[in-house]
Amino acid sequence: MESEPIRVVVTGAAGQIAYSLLYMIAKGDVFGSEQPLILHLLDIPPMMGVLEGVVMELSDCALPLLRSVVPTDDPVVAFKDVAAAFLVGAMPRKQGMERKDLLSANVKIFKVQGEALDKHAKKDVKVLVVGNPANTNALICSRYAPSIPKENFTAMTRLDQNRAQAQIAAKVNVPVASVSNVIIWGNHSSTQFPDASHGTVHMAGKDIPARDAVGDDVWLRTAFVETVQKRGAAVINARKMSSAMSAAKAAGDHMRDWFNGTPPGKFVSMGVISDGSYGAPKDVVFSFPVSIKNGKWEIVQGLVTDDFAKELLDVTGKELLEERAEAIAVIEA
Ligand SMILES: NC(=O)C1=CN([C@@H]2O[C@H](COP(=O)(O)OP(=O)(O)OC[C@H]3O[C@@H](n4cnc5c(N)ncnc54)[C@H](O)[C@@H]3O)[C@@H](O)[C@H]2O)C=CC1
Ligand SMILES: O=C(O)CCC(=O)C(=O)O
Repeated sequence: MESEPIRVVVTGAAGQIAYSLLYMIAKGDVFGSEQPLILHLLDIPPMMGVLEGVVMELSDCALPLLRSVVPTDDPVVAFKDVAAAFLVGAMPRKQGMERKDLLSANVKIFKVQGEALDKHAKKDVKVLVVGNPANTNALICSRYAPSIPKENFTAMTRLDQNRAQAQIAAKVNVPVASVSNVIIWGNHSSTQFPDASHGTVHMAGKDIPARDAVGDDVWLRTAFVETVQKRGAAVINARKMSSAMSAAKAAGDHMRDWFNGTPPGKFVSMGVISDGSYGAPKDVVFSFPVSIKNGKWEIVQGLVTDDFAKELLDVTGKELLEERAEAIAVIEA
């Protein structure tokens, strides 16, 4: 028997990330090849003409799983009965800006959308915030949606994880799928800590520690960390626009793993509400290694962190506390 369609919303649906993401979702890469979908597309009123073109293209893709498309500039319509929400719509940074410079412009969007999710979405909706500053936007969104569990609001650091695993694969000269369990700790910002010390590389038929495969601890603590921290800015400098194709792919990876789970012994990084694990501040959205089962994530416990890691975890945690205070001030002003 065929499954009932699920409703999935993508905000910022006329923008550049959505242009790649919508196709991936609609063809079944995220929710599976047996799951029919109704796509809700939210953007702001001036973008309705562009959105009409996106709707035409989705129709012209002739995708069997896509049952209907609901384009709108009304958050009430957009969030009605959705089971999954990709909150992409927000201003992207330009050359020379830090992501937190977007805070005052973007955080108000996430208050409004939190309120709309609270009233209109399914109570078990899974929310992925992509719009920057993603961690703090996710926190604010959750605060304004008190009837939905805090665990259902997550921020995207999967692009950083994918970037980190790609750097290691290139260094060791293996396919990227051979690299696992590289962690992104903290904020999706230049203070994030990409940590390969628990990572593995599949070589000669077995998983070996990434540190042994790389064989260069200095590189893992310097060039590797800095390249991943600054990769978003490097793409902006080259493209004059921020990452879009890779961001869409990462958003799909994040939501697919959240719905389908992670294999035994493997973990992924997600910005989730912090319970203070690993000395992170509580009640900020902090990126941790998580394992996922039956649609629920759990922070992987018991990983040993050395002094170098503790120092970097502290820096990124402090930045998240500052962002939280700034966001609350903007919203309450
Ligand atoms: N977490 C991550 O790893 C990444 C986050 N991003 C962030 O994703 C966001 C979107 O990036 P792009 O798609 O490249 O930007 P874009 O400018 O191409 O598209 C953004 C879209 O959002 C729409 N929008 C603005 N306010 C809205 C609102 N209140 N409701 C609904 N839609 C609204 C705009 O009209 C526009 O169509 C940016 O904040 C960017 O910094 C981008 C890449 C990676
Ligand atoms: O760096 C930016 O602000 C652009 C988008 C992004 O968050 C990223 O590429 O990681």
